[in-house]
Amino acid sequence: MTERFSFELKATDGKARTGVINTPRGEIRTPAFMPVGTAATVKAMMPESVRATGADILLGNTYHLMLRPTAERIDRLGGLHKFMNWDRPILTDSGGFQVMSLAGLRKLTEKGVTFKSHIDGSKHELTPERSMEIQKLLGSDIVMCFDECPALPADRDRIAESMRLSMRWAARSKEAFGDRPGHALFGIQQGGLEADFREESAEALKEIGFDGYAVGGLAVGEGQEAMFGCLDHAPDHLPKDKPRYLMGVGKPDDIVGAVARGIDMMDCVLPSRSGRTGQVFTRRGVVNIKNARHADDPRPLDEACSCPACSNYSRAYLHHVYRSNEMISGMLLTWHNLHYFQEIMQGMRDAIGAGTFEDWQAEFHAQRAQG
Ligand SMILES: CNc1nc2cc3c(cc2[nH]1)N=C(N)NC3
Repeated sequence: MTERFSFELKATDGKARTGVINTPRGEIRTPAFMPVGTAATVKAMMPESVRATGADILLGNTYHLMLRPTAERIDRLGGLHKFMNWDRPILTDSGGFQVMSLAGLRKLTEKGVTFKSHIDGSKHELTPERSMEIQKLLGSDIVMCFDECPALPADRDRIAESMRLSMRWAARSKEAFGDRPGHALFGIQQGGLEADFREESAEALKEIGFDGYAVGGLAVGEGQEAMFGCLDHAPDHLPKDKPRYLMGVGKPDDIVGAVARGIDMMDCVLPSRSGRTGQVFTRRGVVNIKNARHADDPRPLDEACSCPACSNYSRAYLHHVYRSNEMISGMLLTWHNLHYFQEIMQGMRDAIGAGTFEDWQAEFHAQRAQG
């Protein structure tokens, strides 16, 4: 059991990397996909099922948990790991993005942001110091800096101003985080799609010094081409010996393209949210189970998949329980999607390790083209 947080690069293939992040609560194989457990649960999944899909780490949210049930209550009950019965690593987002995307009546100052809860309208404040305090009370293993996420579209001046505020908040986050062996603090690179601002942000974060570096401000509607264009240069300015985490990504082909550009960690609600809306990801593309053409289909979703949904149920059954709005529908489709996303990650880890990532990518895209 390691007391420290460390990142070991095992192999690279082009810009792609594979390695292991060692933490006191277990290792994280990279490239890694983190299922999202926003309100202390990966929706429709038991924690042991999340682990069975191959996940080494999951994500929690400061914003949601501070509002309900509050970080103080979770701390009194033994911390987030005990509370949600997940004893492996947890990364918590810092709240900045969720305040921008969910809260009402936001007021932004140099100090931080005040806002009204989207749940009950109560007033709250988040600052770098309060976000660090909340993430410490939760007991998360990887803490994210408190950053400002600009509403888009935004002009260059607004993007620069927001990025520079986030860099000042990153320094305050580091100061407030203190020295916590076995826990990690990740900085978040900002700068929109502007190459010069991305480089300025990376330099500022390296000056402060973090255990890992996130690429923030993407997957906010810019589209895959613009995101990849930014990823063609943004990670290059980040330290090679630290994990790089792309926040909020994404669809399977987004994930593959991000790993090919040097990203080590990602998170996205897509596989779990889609599992609840009948959207199923397979190696041949997306299947919408609600479509009537599945009503009599005895085949599994994906013949090559070993998940419980594909091993034990027909498309006809999954179509039926989805149409009947039965709980087992969300459970089985979420399990399948998370299993498939982890299968993609394992495939990439193996291919990068073997130096065959180019061929693996070609096969990945060819299978989807067949449909
Ligand atoms: C779904 N897209 C997405 N882009 C993000 C970008 C950020 C984030 C979360 C995101 N999710 N959290 C932050 N603290 N900062 C940047």
